[in-house]
Amino acid sequence: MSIPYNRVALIGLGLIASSMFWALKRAGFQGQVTGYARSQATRDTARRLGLCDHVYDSAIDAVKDADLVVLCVPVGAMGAVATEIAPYLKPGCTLSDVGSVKKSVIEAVSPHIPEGVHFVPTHPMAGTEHSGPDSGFASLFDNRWCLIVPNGADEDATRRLEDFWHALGANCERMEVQHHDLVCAVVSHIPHLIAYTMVGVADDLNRVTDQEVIKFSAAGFRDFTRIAASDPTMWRDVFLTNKEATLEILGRFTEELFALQRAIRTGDGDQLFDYFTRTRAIRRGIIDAGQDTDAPDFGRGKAAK
Ligand SMILES: NC(=O)C1=CN([C@@H]2O[C@H](COP(=O)(O)OP(=O)(O)OC[C@H]3O[C@@H](n4cnc5c(N)ncnc54)[C@H](O)[C@@H]3O)[C@@H](O)[C@H]2O)C=CC1
Ligand SMILES: O=C(O)C(=O)Cc1ccc(O)cc1
Repeated sequence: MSIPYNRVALIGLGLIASSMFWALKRAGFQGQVTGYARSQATRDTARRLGLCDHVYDSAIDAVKDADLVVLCVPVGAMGAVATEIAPYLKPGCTLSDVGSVKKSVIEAVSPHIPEGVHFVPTHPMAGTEHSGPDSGFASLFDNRWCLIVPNGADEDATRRLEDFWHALGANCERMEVQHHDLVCAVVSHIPHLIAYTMVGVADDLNRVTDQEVIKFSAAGFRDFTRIAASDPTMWRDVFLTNKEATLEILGRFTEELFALQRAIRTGDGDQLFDYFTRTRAIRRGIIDAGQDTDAPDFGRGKAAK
């Protein structure tokens, strides 16, 4: 799979940028990858790891002559970074970002884009609870979706960016801005908030660090603690910038929670049973459609029911 750029600049050298770099290397990318991160410590670590062909001390130097510039900073920082680099972008280049929220990033970045530069926002639906330049790995995007939100961008530039993500191992799907933010509120943002809350509740009872809690917890609570270990800056920004969609889904979530709470209080076993039956069918549908590549098959083969 050929990569349609000669020079790629990654701004913000954390989990996503470092994974992109290693995936580019794995894909045999022959061009140059430049990088920039705000802190000296991150730049030093990146240099020590051999992350990027050249790490610059200024974002402006990193983006000069780049054919593709990808903003890999927390969503709340996208606007400021775009403002700084915009005058130095090469005419005809593509500017992209990997932020978890799209409407606010588009609003913050678009006004600064010079004529002739193509802004094509993206969002790889892949990550871990780890952050920083040493957390990345080449296979992070393999068989994961990368959502492309062209928002009226040039078709050729959009196709080139899709080829780029395919080379990194991802599948691409185009999405409209508002729809993206609502879908991500459902599948990613509110699940993270629930995990943060559940671990907080257990901590309020002084039980999280209690050996018994971890020792006897089934995978569910352990997964909550994994998710709740995600980067606080990144997730603060997600909720501040995807306010409308996350509040909408949170409203629906609390309504359902109150309904289940009532069913428990009144002893309405039928309601609980019916609810859990419906949700179990959803999970089975995901597995049957081959959409959960992480699901254990217990030796039955992924296609087995
Ligand atoms: N972590 C995840 O699982 C996923 C994250 N994303 C999105 O990707 C973006 C990057 O996330 P990660 O790589 O996980 O974060 P990270 O915390 O690992 O890395 C962020 C990098 O940006 C740098 N940075 C922060 N503010 C900056 C600024 N003002 N100027 C320049 N550099 C700055 C940090 O020093 C760090 O090097 C975020 O917008 C996030 O929403 C998207 C998909 C998955
Ligand atoms: O680690 C997990 O479980 C994730 O959900 C990763 C993730 C985090 C943020 C995104 O915008 C997309 C994917």
